[in-house]
Amino acid sequence: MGQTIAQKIFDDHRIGSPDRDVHVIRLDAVFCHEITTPPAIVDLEQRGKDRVFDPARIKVVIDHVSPAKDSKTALQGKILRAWARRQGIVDFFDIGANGVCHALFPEKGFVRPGYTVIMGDSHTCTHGAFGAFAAGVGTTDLEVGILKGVCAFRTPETIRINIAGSLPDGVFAKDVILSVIGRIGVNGATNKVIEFAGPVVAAMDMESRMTLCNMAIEAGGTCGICLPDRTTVDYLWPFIKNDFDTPEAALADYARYLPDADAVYAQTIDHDVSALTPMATFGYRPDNVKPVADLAGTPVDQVYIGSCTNGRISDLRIAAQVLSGKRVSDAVRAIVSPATPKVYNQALDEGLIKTFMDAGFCVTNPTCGACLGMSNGVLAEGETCAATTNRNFNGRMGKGGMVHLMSPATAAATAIAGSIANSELFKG
Ligand SMILES: CC(C)[C@H](C(=O)O)[C@@H](O)C(=O)O
Ligand code: SF4
Repeated sequence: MGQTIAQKIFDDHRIGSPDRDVHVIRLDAVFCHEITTPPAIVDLEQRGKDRVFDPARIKVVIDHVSPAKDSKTALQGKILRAWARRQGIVDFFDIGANGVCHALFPEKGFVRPGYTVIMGDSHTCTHGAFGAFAAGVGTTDLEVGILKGVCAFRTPETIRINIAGSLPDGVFAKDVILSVIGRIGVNGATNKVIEFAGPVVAAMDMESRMTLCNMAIEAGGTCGICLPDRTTVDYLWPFIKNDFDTPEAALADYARYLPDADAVYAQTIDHDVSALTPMATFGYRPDNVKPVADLAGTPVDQVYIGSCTNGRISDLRIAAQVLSGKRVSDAVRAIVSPATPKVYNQALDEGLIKTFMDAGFCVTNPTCGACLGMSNGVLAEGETCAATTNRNFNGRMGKGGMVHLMSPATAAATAIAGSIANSELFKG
């Protein structure tokens, strides 16, 4: 029987199956940040198990609230920092070198096709863009992962979503994933892997694929996975060039993870995007999605561009293109957080930061901060934010606040208009 990509990765990593439906797999990497890892560290310490399975396979960042905003977040950083030093973890990213985990780790080449990765973070699914199985886990699984380098998962039933047609001008990966979630719902992929395939995904760059996979969890998915191809290999080449003679050789090797033509899927969905227009959410669920045109004129108090969904260089480029020579409306305040130091530097070099500042944006250091309503842009009760993030739950960016999710182009256009707006740049 043919296999999906997730089944092939599981076969490659399985070290045991306590029952037919549970698979214990070997982990290629365990990622850690300062919100969810400290409780695991403290618990392991208390149980006399202050060890790690392999310091080279553990990657650590302080990103959620950085620099620390109060004593509690400072303590979280302190525990993580001390642990990374004590365990000899070399890939530890602190102030000055830190960025949003799901943007920083791919940049460092930490994820490869066929890898298995866990992290105590729901958007770990982002890394599936590289043809990896990457899943968010709770504290207990994280502890086992840190200690033994293994994790147990149920059989990865897979939904195949073929993104068909071609993307119209001014419509981006964010609009695609919002339209998918709007179609299948917040439980549409619960406990399943989503395989994103089809010509539109094949034509996407890695950053767009990360945006796509990032929001798999908002449809309940364990992981989103794109098929490794030449685009994947080219992105990773600086990191894998010692492992392969040529990019073609890497491609041939990674091809062993490609799904079989007769792979068995729980569901197959053909999602044609040829007529798609920019999308945004309303209300408090990521599947409350409408065309931006239908929400046009909805007032917002704040615009936020950043996060693991859309804080990468391509996102900043498109937002700056929309903002070029324009000013943010007096009705809103606007904030941009480049997702990593590399993105920040590139944005500086390319003059994007100047464009943002000339338009009236506040530019913050790389951090999650505003995205989860912890720092650098928390909403007041009753306020709304147009954001390029991935979650619009009630109070997500601040108690009593509301979030409209959208692409960077739409967020920039909204900043200029002071209310939800489509970008003029792509009209006609
Ligand atoms: C802090 C962390 C546990 C959380 C997550 O798992 O997603 C955060 O990253 C978020 O986006 O809300
Ligand atoms: S940017 Fe937002 S969604 Fe992404 S990891 Fe940080 S808090 Fe979570």
